[in-house]
Amino acid sequence: MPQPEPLSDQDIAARLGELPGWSVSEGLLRRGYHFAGHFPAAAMVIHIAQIQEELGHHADLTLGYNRLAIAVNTHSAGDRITALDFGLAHRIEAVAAAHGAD
Ligand SMILES: C[C@H](O)[C@H](O)[C@H]1CNC2=NC(N)=NC(=O)C2=N1
Repeated sequence: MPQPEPLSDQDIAARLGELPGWSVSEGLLRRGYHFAGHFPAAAMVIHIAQIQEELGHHADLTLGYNRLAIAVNTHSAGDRITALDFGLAHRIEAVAAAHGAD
């Protein structure tokens, strides 16, 4: 597996344009989702865990009552943001609506 390269600020900005709702702060690619209740939020955590195991790439997931916060960067790239982080973000975004997340 080739080492992922940290992305430039310009590349990050361009990639964020393809991911409405996602942002970068404190060196992490972030997204917050709101759900109708606790169980739908918890169910999405399980689905994201499945995706992350498939990709071999894992975000920090913070589950609240009806909210889920996602924060990710690439540890093997010195905790910098890489294409692997955006790849995970796109996979998560692709299933969010089906989970009733907004
Ligand atoms: C062996 C395993 O695939 C690696 O340690 C993976 C696990 N998940 C990971 N997740 C993140 N965010 N960054 C990594 O560098 C990383 N490395």
